[in-house]
Amino acid sequence: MVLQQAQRQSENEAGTAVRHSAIRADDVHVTYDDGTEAVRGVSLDVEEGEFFGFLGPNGAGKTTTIKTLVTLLHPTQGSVRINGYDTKTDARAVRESIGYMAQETSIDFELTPCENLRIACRMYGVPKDQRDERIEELLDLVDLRDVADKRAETFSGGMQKRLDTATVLVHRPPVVFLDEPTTGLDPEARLRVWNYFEKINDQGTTVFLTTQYLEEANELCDRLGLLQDGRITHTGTPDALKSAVGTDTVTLTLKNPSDGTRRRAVNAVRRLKDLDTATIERTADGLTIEADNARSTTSELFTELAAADVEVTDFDIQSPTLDDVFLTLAGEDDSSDTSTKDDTVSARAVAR
Ligand SMILES: Nc1ncnc2c1ncn2[C@@H]1O[C@H](COP(=O)(O)OP(=O)(O)OP(=O)(O)O)[C@@H](O)[C@H]1O
Repeated sequence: MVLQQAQRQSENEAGTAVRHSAIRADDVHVTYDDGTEAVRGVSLDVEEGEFFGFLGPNGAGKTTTIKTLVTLLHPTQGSVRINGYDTKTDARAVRESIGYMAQETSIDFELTPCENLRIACRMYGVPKDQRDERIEELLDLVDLRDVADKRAETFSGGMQKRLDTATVLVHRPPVVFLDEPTTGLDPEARLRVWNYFEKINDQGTTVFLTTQYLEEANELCDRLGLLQDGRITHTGTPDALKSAVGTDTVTLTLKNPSDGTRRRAVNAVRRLKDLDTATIERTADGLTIEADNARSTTSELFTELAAADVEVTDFDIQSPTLDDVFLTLAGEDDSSDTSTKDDTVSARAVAR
């Protein structure tokens, strides 16, 4: 992904690489008619080619934000630019340059994948002479060629999601917004859908994904934004967020955990530059070592311990997970009542 991103960077006159924002939000607020302040000052800068994940508990404002980014809502305050176009003054250009997969499916279950894609081509204005080729290409991409002429109502949830995503790509948009695209899918179906999202990102598409599945965010996303109560509380790579909430803990069981062996082991750990400030505790069986990125120093650690004649009989490494990030940074908040959600309810912020 990084390589492709680099290839997509253009150069300015001085020959310096210039990164372009695919999605840029500045201090966006959205207040619904009933006074609900769903989004309270969101700023975002997602680069071309990035796979960006937007995480947050129920009711945090993810869907409201995504609808604002795709021009279905207008900010009460603040501004959004997508692919350089302002969502308020250039809404049409924005829509032509994006794909948006809402939580609710947009496919017609009575029609086949081919028919659904043909309708999408018409809707998105794909030139007639390019439609057949585009449909063939997408059927291959989402692995639905074998069932291209079967009605979608007979499909599994995963197949329907894949078809749904294909329909938002017919016009080859450079940016795709996916709102909780894998909710309700079984693990196998989810994996296949992930594979497909990775493919479109590898082909250069910027992906903005909201999800409640932390594993999904961890697997797919280059960078994450954590949303809580309508505000982004943290952004960063999955690894950076994980190391922000805790350190790695290495537990060593030593063959002969005498005072002398443990002393030699402590000295061996201290000799490693990355672990020289680690917190080391002597335990009955050996040692525990706590340090940022201790996981990545394991092989050097074992070499150093062997050189010090310390024999390790067992070891375990625990690292923070995105669950820890979520619980620590975003906190648990199931109190928001999302039952009032209604896409047809107009917002004070909605212009149309
Ligand atoms: N049309 C609406 N009118 C009034 N309030 C709304 C409307 N839609 C959403 N809300 C409220 O705005 C807040 C943010 O909702 P939103 O759907 O954006 O959150 P979310 O993070 O996408 O939640 P979920 O994960 O449950 O989809 C919630 O308090 C919700 O109840």
